[in-house]
Amino acid sequence: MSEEILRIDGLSTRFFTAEGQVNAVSDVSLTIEREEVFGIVGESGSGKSVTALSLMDLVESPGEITDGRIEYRSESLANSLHESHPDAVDGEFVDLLSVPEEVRRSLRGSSFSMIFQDPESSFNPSLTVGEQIAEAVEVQRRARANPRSTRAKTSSVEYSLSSLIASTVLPSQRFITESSRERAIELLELVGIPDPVKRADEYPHQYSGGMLQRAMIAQALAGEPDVLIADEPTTALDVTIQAQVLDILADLQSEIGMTIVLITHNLGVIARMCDRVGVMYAGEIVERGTLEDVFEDHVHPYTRGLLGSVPDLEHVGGRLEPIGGNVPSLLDHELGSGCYFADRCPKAMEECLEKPPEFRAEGSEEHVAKCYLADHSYDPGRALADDRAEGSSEDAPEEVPTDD
Ligand SMILES: Nc1ncnc2c1ncn2[C@@H]1O[C@H](COP(=O)(O)OP(=O)(O)OP(=O)(O)O)[C@@H](O)[C@H]1O
Ligand code: NI
Repeated sequence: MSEEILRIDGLSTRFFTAEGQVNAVSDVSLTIEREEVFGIVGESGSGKSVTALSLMDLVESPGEITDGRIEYRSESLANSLHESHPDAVDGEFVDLLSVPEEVRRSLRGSSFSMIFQDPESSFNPSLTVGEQIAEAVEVQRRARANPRSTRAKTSSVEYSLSSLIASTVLPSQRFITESSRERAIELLELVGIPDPVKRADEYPHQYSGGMLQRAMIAQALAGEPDVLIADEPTTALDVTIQAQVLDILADLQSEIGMTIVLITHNLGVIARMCDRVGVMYAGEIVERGTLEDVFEDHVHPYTRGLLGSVPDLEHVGGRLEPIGGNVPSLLDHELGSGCYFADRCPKAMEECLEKPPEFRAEGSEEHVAKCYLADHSYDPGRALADDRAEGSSEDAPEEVPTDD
């Protein structure tokens, strides 16, 4: 029986830049189930990383989450907030966007953890890897208000605001205890670092790229997070090492029941690792469903374009086929009011000048697509003329014929 751990509803994140408002993430809705691997795939610039950063509450100025709910299932958190923030609590779920920032911050590391493409950025070059992982263990141990509980999220701990604030103060080395050091060594072993006792005393520059990537995973696991968000975790690695790092993630998923949100532009990685997948384009999830839905029963021409010549799930190569045309500018004043893919779409019809809602699609119950083709089949008689994309973005869709 699967259980939802995250419900994301109508999430929008914008950057307010000198050039204008960048709609990096627009109205994203999806659910993540406990112990699944949920994949997010899309071309460069489609909003995958900003979605991940939004979930972690790591969007920085001039960026801002402008809309939506991010509901996280945690009975203890819900209990501790239902009096002070009744609007944020819905049963066992807490809307992280309606609680004080200190609460969100306290969840970082202990409930949500993130690993990045570039492990160097996660380590301080002047401290040993072991020290830094031990620090992460220590921070998370301190963050737990009740010292008797090893996993705050599974007990009904009261989250006191002062302890949350205290826990976000950076630790200094002198707080590292023998037990957190031992835990760091265990974590290094868990991610397959040979001779972890010795390697714990080495500095980041003494690690190879693949080893440092593993160490970053170990660091992310220090707080026993419920959800691990992995943003292109293997892109910078060579192919054999990539496979090893993916194996480690897959083992963690099956052995400790980790929930993983895996961001990649590699369809082979998606096919190998994920249970369900969301396809992103221009800041939106344009199609989502199980692996089979997306690989074999896709309806969105963008998904088809990404899959390129891939015949089926068994023959997924590593590479995305380039799709003709360019990712649109995400500047609000340049985005048209129709389907953002229409000017690259081989099956664009007149109705596509108006933004498609999310339609249910054939396949599993969860299969949805923001595309009229999920609702009715292609009619060449309504094909958009080929010169439609000329110029930049005239707001033309006013006289869309609505034929219902
Ligand atoms: N700090 C920022 N300021 C302005 N715009 C930003 C900022 N960060 C991201 N964006 C914009 O948000 C959009 C989505 O970017 P994002 O990094 O999420 O894409 P992505 O799908 O992760 O791409 P990639 O595969 O290249 O990592 C892009 O148009 C990007 O230019
Ligand atoms: Ni990215």
